[in-house]
Amino acid sequence: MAMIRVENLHKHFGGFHAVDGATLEVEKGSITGLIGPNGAGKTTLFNVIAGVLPPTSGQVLMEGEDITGLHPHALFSKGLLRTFQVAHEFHTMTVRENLMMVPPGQSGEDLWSAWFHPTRVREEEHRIRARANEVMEFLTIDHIADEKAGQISGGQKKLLELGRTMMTDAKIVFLDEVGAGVNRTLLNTIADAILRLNKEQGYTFVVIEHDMDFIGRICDPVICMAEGKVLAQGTLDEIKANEQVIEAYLGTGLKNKVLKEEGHV
Ligand SMILES: Nc1ncnc2c1ncn2[C@@H]1O[C@H](COP(=O)(O)OP(=O)(O)OP(=O)(O)O)[C@@H](O)[C@H]1O
Repeated sequence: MAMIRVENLHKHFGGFHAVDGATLEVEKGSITGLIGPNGAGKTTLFNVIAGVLPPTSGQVLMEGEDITGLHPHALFSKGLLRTFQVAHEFHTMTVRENLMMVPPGQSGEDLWSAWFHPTRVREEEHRIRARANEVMEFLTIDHIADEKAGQISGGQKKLLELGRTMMTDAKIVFLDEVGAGVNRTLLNTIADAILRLNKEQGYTFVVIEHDMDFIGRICDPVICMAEGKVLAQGTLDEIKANEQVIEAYLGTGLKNKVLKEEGHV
């Protein structure tokens, strides 16, 4: 059974159909790439799946269970996460603190526990700190543990976003443009981290990215969207050779030129 099944999903903004009848499946254990030209509806699709936006119509199933329109918190407890940029209010906290505040239900947050079960609170904080250290080591950001999140580079922020998902019991993680504005070296670190999380810890990923080298390196399968619909699914090579995909990216005139150059016609 598919980890995620999206069935005939629509999201309209007024009369504009940002997602226009998208149907797709994400297999458990896969790193699925989601590509498509600007405005294809990829981020909107993510937001609907992750409960950030209500759908106009259609269904989202997680391992067969209808999760359509559930609040992000409810999805979080089911292990479905969508990463977001580190919010402004967390910029003055250190990288370690940003990681340590993620796990839900910390008893330290609860005044009752802090007064009456101080040992339990200390033990839990110790456990969370140890996990944060492990995560930073895994992502090779342990050297910036005590830096303020607002002062680290764009690529390091992306690693921190990924790190925040590792503080939870995530099963499936939706990553939106992890590579945007990130230098090549850090992009490789991010790719390695995603591959290892997938192989060693069984995370399923869905990744939106415009960098095709990055997609080609880590994603199989790749799904291409355009104008709110799914155009094609396959390996990146299959997708690149798909006429509808080329047309969506380039328009009809350029499509014929590219197909000719690549020897498809
Ligand atoms: N809140 C909104 N209100 C109105 N239109 C919106 C809203 N959010 C997105 N759109 C429109 O929906 C379309 C799809 O946007 P979306 O961001 O989902 O595309 P995308 O495939 O992620 O594009 P990109 O690759 O450029 O990020 C765009 O034309 C966008 O302007």
